[in-house]
Amino acid sequence: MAAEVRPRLTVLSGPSGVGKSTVVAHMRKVHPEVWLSVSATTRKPRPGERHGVQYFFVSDEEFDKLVANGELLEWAEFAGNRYGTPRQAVLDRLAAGEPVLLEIDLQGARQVKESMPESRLVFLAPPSWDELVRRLTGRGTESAEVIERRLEAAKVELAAESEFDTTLVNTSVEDVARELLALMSVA
Ligand SMILES: Nc1nc2c(ncn2[C@@H]2O[C@H](COP(=O)(O)OP(=O)(O)O)[C@@H](O)[C@H]2O)c(=O)[nH]1
Ligand SMILES: Nc1ncnc2c1ncn2[C@@H]1O[C@H](COP(=O)(O)OP(=O)(O)O)[C@@H](O)[C@H]1O
Repeated sequence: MAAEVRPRLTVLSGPSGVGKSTVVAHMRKVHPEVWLSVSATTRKPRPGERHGVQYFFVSDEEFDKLVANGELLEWAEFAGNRYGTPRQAVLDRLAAGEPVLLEIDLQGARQVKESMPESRLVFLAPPSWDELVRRLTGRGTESAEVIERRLEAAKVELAAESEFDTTLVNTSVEDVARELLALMSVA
């Protein structure tokens, strides 16, 4: 039997504030055909975020239903909110032979590796801890308390870097976006 050739699922993870969204946005500006899964979350939208674009913003009850109905490929609680990847859209893209990108946290990355071992896990690392703090604080979207929680989570995530297949250091958004596209065989 011929080996099955399945398109790769790429997972991008890294601490809050490292620049995941910025890198993905740049990548999609250059290659709009790259498909990024839109997650469901119980977090409240930040100014400028829109339902169905950055996230599907749902209530706790709606999230419970998604979990109960098996509609999420993976999900996790992160800094007091829940986040999950809608399963069907991902499976549809993979079945169509299109590359798929998930931007999810460490716990989600581990679940995906478990259920889809052929997926590639990419860790986005900051140039330094101080730079991570500067970026997260400088973004200005979270309260001091929320920043503190995210920095606690960041320590755990940075300690798990070796679980990933590849590490990219986010010094230059353009360079990282190019490297990520190459890993996904898009460019
Ligand atoms: N497990 C999991 N994590 C997710 C999902 N969507 C987003 N995340 C992660 O949740 C964390 C918080 O995301 P967000 O509140 O948007 O903050 P930001 O990453 O600082 O912009 C980040 O690590 C995201 O990668 C998802 O569907 N599943
Ligand atoms: N390579 C970079 N150099 C300098 N600042 C960056 C870089 N990448 C992202 N940033 C800035 O860092 C902050 C956090 O980036 P963001 O994409 O929101 O992170 P994440 O999605 O990982 O939480 C933003 O203000 C963004 O403009």
